[in-house]
Amino acid sequence: MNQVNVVEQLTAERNQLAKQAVHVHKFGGSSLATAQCIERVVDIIRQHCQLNDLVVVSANGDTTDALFATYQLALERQDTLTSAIAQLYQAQVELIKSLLSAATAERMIDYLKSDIQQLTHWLTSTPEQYQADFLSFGELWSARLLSAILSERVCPSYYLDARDFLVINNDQQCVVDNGISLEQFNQVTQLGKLGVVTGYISKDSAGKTCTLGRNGSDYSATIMASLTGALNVTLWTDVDGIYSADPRVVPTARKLHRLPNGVAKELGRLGNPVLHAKTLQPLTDHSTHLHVASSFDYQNTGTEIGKFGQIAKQELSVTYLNDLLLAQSESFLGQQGEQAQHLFAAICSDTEAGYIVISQAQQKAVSQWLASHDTEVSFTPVAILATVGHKVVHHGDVKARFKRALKHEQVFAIANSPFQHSLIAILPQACSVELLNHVHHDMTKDARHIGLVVAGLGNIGERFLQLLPKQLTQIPLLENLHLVGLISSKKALINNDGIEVSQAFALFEQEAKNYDHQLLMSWLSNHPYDELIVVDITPSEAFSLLYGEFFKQGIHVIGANKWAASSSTEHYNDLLTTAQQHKSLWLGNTTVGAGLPINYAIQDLINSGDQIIEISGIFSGTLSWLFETYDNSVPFSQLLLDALAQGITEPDPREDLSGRDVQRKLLILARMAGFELSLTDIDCQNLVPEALQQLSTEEFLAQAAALDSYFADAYLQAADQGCCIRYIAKFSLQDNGQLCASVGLAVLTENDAFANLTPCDNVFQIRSHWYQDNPLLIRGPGAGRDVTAGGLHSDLVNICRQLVHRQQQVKLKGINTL
Ligand SMILES: NC(=O)C1=CN([C@@H]2O[C@H](COP(=O)(O)OP(=O)(O)OC[C@H]3O[C@@H](n4cnc5c(N)ncnc54)[C@H](OP(=O)(O)O)[C@@H]3O)[C@@H](O)[C@H]2O)C=CC1
Ligand SMILES: N[C@@H](CC=O)C(=O)O
Repeated sequence: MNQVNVVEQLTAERNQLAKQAVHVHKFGGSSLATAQCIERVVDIIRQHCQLNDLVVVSANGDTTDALFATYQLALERQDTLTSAIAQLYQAQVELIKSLLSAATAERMIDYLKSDIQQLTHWLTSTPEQYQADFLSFGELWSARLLSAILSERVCPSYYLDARDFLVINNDQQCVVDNGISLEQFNQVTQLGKLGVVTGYISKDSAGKTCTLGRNGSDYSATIMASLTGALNVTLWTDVDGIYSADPRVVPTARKLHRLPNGVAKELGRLGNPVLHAKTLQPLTDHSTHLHVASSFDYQNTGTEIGKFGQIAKQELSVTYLNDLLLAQSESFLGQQGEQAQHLFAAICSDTEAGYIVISQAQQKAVSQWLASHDTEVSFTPVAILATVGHKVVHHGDVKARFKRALKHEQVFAIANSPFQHSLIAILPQACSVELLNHVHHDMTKDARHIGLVVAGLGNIGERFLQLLPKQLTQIPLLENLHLVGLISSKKALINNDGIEVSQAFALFEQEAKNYDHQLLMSWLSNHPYDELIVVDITPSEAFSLLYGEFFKQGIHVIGANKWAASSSTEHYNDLLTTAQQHKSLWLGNTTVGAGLPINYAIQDLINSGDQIIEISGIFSGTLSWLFETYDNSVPFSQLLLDALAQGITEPDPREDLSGRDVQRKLLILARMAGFELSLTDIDCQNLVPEALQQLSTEEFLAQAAALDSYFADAYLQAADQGCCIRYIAKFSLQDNGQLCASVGLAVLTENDAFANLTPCDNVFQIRSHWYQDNPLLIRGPGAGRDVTAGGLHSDLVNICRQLVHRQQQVKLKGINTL
């Protein structure tokens, strides 16, 4: 058995990486319809279940319908009964034979034969008496078959007929007798095995078989979770989650990754095609989370229903119900109206206006109740269209938006849901697809939630986070951006409910857990956001190697880290292709010139049809600061330590002194300018003496004085000629079409354009077809905490703008019919 899900339950519950799993899994009929479907289910179980989990099953495919049709035949046309029974038998035999070994199949067929004998007897004697028993065979066969397959191929398993323990009160809408059911369950459960339980069926206190009605197996699953205290229930079904509207008719509907319990219940009550009100009933203490996922696409993240923080509470969705009745009577005023609302579990009511909205099936019962109160009633056919979200009745802005969306419609009234989580428009006509799409668009158009993960909390990362709270409040584009992850080399804090930005560091200190790569990747591939942005502010090559995986997951990357953009040509091109294929955005404004707009200038020239011929300049803030400041009055090594303390240098300043950092920047610019080359194509002068090259960073810094004589000599030699030394980068396109690229120390005259910079400034000189004789110059601070963190924020706003723009491009597509 795969134990991937057996994850230690870590103490910091807020940290989503600490999530653990104790699960009830329910597979619906369509997920178990054919041998191929069942194979898929076995795969899911292999990957997602552990021993002592419970699997609840519906009948295979349309077996329940076939059983019901056979039952009808027994009542009406006994002549075709035998062949209908034979078909039931045959369908099961085919599944058994194609999925089990010959020996087990033989045993299963023997059990089946005995069942067929039993049901034939019932159907040919007194079928009415045995309707529920007869219908129970679907789940029984399905559970027995799956358990046998699991025992043969996956792990020890047993099947449980829910009638052996699940007791309900059939007079009270299938209310479970928890005490007796649990006691009896404890007697039949087998530890150390995977139990496969029949959904849909149960017994009453007299032991008589009862069925749990439409979508009864979903209800069985949540009952099992409540009985056993499971923390998670997954409904594996043929849809991949709950959407902000029915996606079959609203093409722009978005998947809701996380739904608060109350909102989910409201959706179930108001016509959501996947959720049913009864399913959520047993989950009263809110510690169990319910997941809806597709068994046909099980790598795809579904919807999780449970207790969540603020972000999930901001989601809005739209649902409708046609074929309802508006019942108006003076008995629906005041307290009596409240009583009626409660008694008939009305969709909505208004005790001041004197109406309730009910289903057509309730008309008779309502009329009878009113007759007993001796009041008149009028019934009018209506439909409802509701916007659903956490406590929306208290949100004036949502109400105003809903009203605006409906302003051209005939609306009888807009009522508050009795459960606070929806605003319900009562329509005198059926809700049309166009109206549904229009209202959905208006209610959800701004509601894409973007998760932000920051990797690297050092010198630059810290400043980036310090700026974040103000950015979030003052930039409207960042309205739906939520900090959800913080990562250093050893620790990680992930919180789907958002990390309070003003306390990011304190929370990281208190709650971060040891970095676990597998858990982090698994979270990243299942994150509950519409978009996720990872900001890489690490100096780590290892972290940069994750970009490909991020892009495959559709995750966007902002990198201050230069490794990926200056990696081998093959790797770099692969990254670009993967990002493009998965519509992932990759920005790295700060990799060259920190916050300077050098990247924008190059991209603009290229996009406008110009061709770049040469770029040269001073690309290192560190080396600029050092050489502009150094006059041989203080040792060079002392200045280097100063630069390190100011946060200008790389974490290991040898990256700067060796020329590697400049070499990477030149490569990045050349690629941006449309040239294909690699680091080895760029000559690089290393200014670190060999003796210092192999030391640890600490050892190097301790011995940095060994640099001093070399730089003193170089300075004095240049000064003798009235010149200065600067570290210059340059690539230029030769007449033969070759690119010539190098980085190294140069002796410049004092009036050279690269000689008189403010310490730490970068200068970029671009020659292109349009800027040939008089080159384009970009100059300014090219390193440091503020400008780099600022450049990263510029990338963040840029990505969010592109994502918003992308969303606006989603037009209402061909609309189907309801
Ligand atoms: N200084 C500047 O002006 C500029 C810097 N940059 C780039 O910014 C990046 C960060 O620089 P700086 O802030 O000075 O570096 P620091 O050394 O100060 O901080 C690095 C951070 O990255 C974390 N880290 C290291 N490896 C990993 C890993 N594998 N996974 C997750 N986190 C990791 C470190 O964690 P821990 O604390 O556990 O070690 C630390 O939090 C570098 O790539 C640099 O080139 C870009 C433009 C300008
Ligand atoms: N060390 C680098 C920092 C920015 O990339 C520099 O000095 O330019």
